[in-house]
Amino acid sequence: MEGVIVAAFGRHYEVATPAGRLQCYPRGKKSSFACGDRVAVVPGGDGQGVIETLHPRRNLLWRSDAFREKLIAANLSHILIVVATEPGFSDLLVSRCIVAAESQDITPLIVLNKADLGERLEAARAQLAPFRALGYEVIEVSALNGAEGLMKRLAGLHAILVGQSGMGKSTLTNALIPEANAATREISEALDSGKHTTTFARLYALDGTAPDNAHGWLIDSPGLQVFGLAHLAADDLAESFIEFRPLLGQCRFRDCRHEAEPGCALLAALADGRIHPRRFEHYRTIRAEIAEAKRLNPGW
Ligand SMILES: Nc1nc2c(ncn2[C@@H]2O[C@H](COP(=O)(O)OP(=O)(O)OP(=O)(O)O)[C@@H](O)[C@H]2O)c(=O)[nH]1
Ligand SMILES: [Zn+2]
Repeated sequence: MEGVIVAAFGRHYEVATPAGRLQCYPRGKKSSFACGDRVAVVPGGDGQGVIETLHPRRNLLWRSDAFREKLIAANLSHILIVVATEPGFSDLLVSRCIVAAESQDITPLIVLNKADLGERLEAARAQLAPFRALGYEVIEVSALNGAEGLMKRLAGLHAILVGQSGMGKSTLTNALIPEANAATREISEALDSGKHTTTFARLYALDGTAPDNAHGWLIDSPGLQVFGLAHLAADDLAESFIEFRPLLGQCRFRDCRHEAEPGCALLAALADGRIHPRRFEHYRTIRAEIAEAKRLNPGW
């Protein structure tokens, strides 16, 4: 029976199938799946099942530091990067999410929430201007007033919501998916936390049908304060900055590190404004982190 993984709980998985939801275990010992994975399962009665086959993935979003890696979601078309007019957001985290997306052929969409807070709107727009200039779509919403415009934009997409804590990701999820509201409330009540917190990723069908690949779906993920990219190779990192792409291979030295080398095409582009200084800073920061992770764990 074919299905889609809608939640991953470490050892077991919830799979949406034409026959309903099944709690499934992998056949082998060491296998890991992610929300959005398409699988073949064998139902075993009692609402349980065994995952027999993982169908080929279109892509896989994951994060890593020097010692751990974590699968986040598979088979995505878009990543919705949620930022807000307030509190302040990290544009470095936006670049990180874009790198993760570009390196896996996933389209980033930046969602600027709390657009109703008018006095902060211009500053947030200015902070996003370098991304907009690169052609990344920025959608302004107010989750408090519903999110109809965004809902229309999401039709048919296979997307994941990511963002820092406080950006209004939960409010946005609840506006987009009423079903998610109930789910977070149940969890909050069970944990007696009294707070809506997303603790694991969950996939929701966007049109109220069962999740499958023919229709749109949205994955709500826990806040990503850190989005480690230790698994990326240095070349993949540079390729994931789309404004660098036409320049790569144009430096005088083939092994140019784009630090201070003469004839560096990236530094020339930085000097004459074709590369935004913030973006180059983000590139340097992420590259240093990757180098540090590889130093701590040469196995990477
Ligand atoms: N003015 C305004 N406030 C909003 C909007 N969306 C969310 N908020 C408020 O922002 C605060 C944070 O919202 P949450 O949805 O809890 O934020 P979150 O990003 O899910 O944060 P975590 O649960 O910590 O991950 C809450 O007080 C919301 O009421 C909006 O569109 N406009
Ligand atoms: Zn160079």
